[in-house]
Amino acid sequence: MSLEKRELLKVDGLKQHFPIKGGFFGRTVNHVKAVDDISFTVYEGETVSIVGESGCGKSTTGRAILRLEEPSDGKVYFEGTDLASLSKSEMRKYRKDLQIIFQDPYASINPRQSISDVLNEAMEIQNVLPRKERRKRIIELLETVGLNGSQADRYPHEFSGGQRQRIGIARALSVNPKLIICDEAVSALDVSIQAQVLNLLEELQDEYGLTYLFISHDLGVVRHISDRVIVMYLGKIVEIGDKVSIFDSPKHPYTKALLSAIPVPDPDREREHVVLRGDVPSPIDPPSGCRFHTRCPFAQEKCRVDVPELVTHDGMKQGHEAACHFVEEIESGQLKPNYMEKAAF
Ligand SMILES: Nc1ncnc2c1ncn2[C@@H]1O[C@H](COP(=O)(O)OP(=O)(O)OP(=O)(O)O)[C@@H](O)[C@H]1O
Repeated sequence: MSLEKRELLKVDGLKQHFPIKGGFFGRTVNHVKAVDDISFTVYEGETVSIVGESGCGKSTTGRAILRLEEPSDGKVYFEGTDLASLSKSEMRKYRKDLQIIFQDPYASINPRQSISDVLNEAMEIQNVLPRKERRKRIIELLETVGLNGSQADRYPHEFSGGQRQRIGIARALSVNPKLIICDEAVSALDVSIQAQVLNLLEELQDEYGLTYLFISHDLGVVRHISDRVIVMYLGKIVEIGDKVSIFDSPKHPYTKALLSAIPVPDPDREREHVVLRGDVPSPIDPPSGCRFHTRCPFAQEKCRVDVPELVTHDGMKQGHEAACHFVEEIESGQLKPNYMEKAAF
């Protein structure tokens, strides 16, 4: 990454509340607060990952950024332009810059189209290259993602899972995007294939200056690919920072708990072990104050009442922020985890 960081994507106060209909008249009786007022910036050329347990709002964030679902509130700026203010036709221009790769590329590829048709269609929709030049580009793209150009006329079912993910990547690349949202893009693949696809994504990033927003529940994958990491819990960001800060000195008890579940790469280093207990509460009626307080072994009365802000506490590096009232007290050992009391919550 260059020293001069350029903001590519800026998410400001994003909310996605899904209405729940009920009763005889099908009125809105409540909302699923899937994403609840989150803000972050992604700089050009970097990989920012969003991690958190299932249901914390990772995919909804990705979809809201792309306006695959209209956000309930907040702004999404891409290169300074508020995407929500664009008309459908203006937004089409930006669709080219913002691409998404899904977990299951098979589900997003028409099984009756050859790979060549899939890539041609993507380019045609975005007006990329005159028709007669596209075939050559398709062959090039397949070679770029490590497939054989001679396979262009084959159908999706003729490829393995890893190869299909490469086709998904080729399709995203075919329109020359600036930002690719990778939504659990390697989660369905075997570990060795995962590594190959991650390496490919890194090579492509270097070659084309791509920026990735990488959505994953897999901390091993996130440690491999990220420059910076966003940790989400129940629709909120609880911690954000560069990869080293998040993995080597996590500050939020939730991040510590998530990391406790994965092995420490260096056995000489100790990491505080925070046990994650109980189930994630419902995003329909999330806990008051700090949303994590019902599962947090450090929770105090203040945590049940006051919503903590995402801030850089004493001793944290610039750009590393945690939304916890008691970072200093936990770090100094003044506040001990109380698993016994936790059980009585
Ligand atoms: N269209 C929808 N209507 C109602 N609720 C939704 C909708 N889409 C998502 N949700 C809910 O919003 C919450 C966040 O879902 P989301 O898929 O963003 O989570 P996630 O962190 O990506 O988890 P996963 O990895 O399991 O997909 C969940 O409680 C989910 O059930």
